[in-house]
Amino acid sequence: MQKIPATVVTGFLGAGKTTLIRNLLQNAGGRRIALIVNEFGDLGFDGDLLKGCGAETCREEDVVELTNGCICCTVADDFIPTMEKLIERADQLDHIVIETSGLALPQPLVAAFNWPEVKARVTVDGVVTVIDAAAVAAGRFADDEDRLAAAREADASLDHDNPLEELFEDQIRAADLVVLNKADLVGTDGMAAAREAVEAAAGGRALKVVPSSGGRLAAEVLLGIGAGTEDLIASRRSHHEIEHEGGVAHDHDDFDSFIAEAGPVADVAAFTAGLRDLIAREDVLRVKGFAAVADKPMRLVVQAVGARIETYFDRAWKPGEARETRLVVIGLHDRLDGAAEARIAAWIAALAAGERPASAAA
Ligand SMILES: Nc1nc2c(ncn2[C@@H]2O[C@H](COP(=O)(O)OP(=O)(O)OP(=O)(O)O)[C@@H](O)[C@H]2O)c(=O)[nH]1
Repeated sequence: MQKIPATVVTGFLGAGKTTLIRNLLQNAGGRRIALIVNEFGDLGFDGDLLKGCGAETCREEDVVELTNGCICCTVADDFIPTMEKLIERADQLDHIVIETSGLALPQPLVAAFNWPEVKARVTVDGVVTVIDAAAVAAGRFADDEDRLAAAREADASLDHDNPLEELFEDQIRAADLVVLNKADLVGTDGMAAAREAVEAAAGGRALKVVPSSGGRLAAEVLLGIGAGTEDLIASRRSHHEIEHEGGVAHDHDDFDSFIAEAGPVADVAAFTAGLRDLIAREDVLRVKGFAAVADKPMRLVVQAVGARIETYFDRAWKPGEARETRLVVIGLHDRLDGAAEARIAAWIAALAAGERPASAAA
């Protein structure tokens, strides 16, 4: 019996996974695609954006959202049962696409395709890792070696455990195809630097690397790789698997998230400028969500990847829909403690109201 091909789309926070999948769904070439969306920070934001993509392949029933944690940790509870339901619809499907959260380790997820109830009916056509070429070219994922050496001088016990760098490497190690996205934001040198960083992270394994802007790649590039990655993933181990030969379950204690709520945004430009300052000052990794704007009937999408912010109106608020501002804030655990969360939440609420909070961050 023909197995259903499944493509795992992974990549760090804000690299452009949802954008790439949205583009794929809108140019699916008649393929019947079922989508599983998992995100960190359970706002259901990505799924909402994809359901609204307008193409007939973005029907509500074709999008399954897993929002009770990272898919690589909730494999048994969430992922396997979801796959079993999709397998029941095998005759109505040509492809399954899985968008992992930006903090997911692809290895455990791909290994789950070896579960008997899945392996018999589904194969991993390919793992596509989306990279923010601008962030990589700017050195966002690599420690500044000099700074690190100096820090080590000062504190020999420094545990060089850079979660961003490890996750970046793990997501590349799992890849069959790497998409160097946001090519529009980097020049030739930046793209060369990003490609070099990807090749270094790949640890010598030859990788197919393609550039893109806005995730605009033909479906034929992303689908039909035919890798059978579930049979290869054991040789693409993550840092965690190597460090914990005993198979200690990994967790995401390096990152945290919370949802900031606010009233209607009084002035979008001022709100965006204040949010940019806040993100830089508090070293927030990602902010995304929807906002209400005073006296506007449309919903405002707020997308921040580091301090790069984009806002746009995507659709009218539905009758009876609560017009609220809810943004998921994601950062490193040691930066996003309780006091920081309270500070950031207060700032976002004040910025929405058009005020500048009295107390600056500590
Ligand atoms: N300039 C530029 N912006 C992009 C590109 N691709 C995505 N973006 C923007 O980057 C932001 C994040 O894009 P998403 O597609 O939501 O990224 P994601 O990887 O799904 O994010 P998470 O699910 O939070 O990990 C959005 O503001 C996008 O519009 C690109 O190629 N160029």
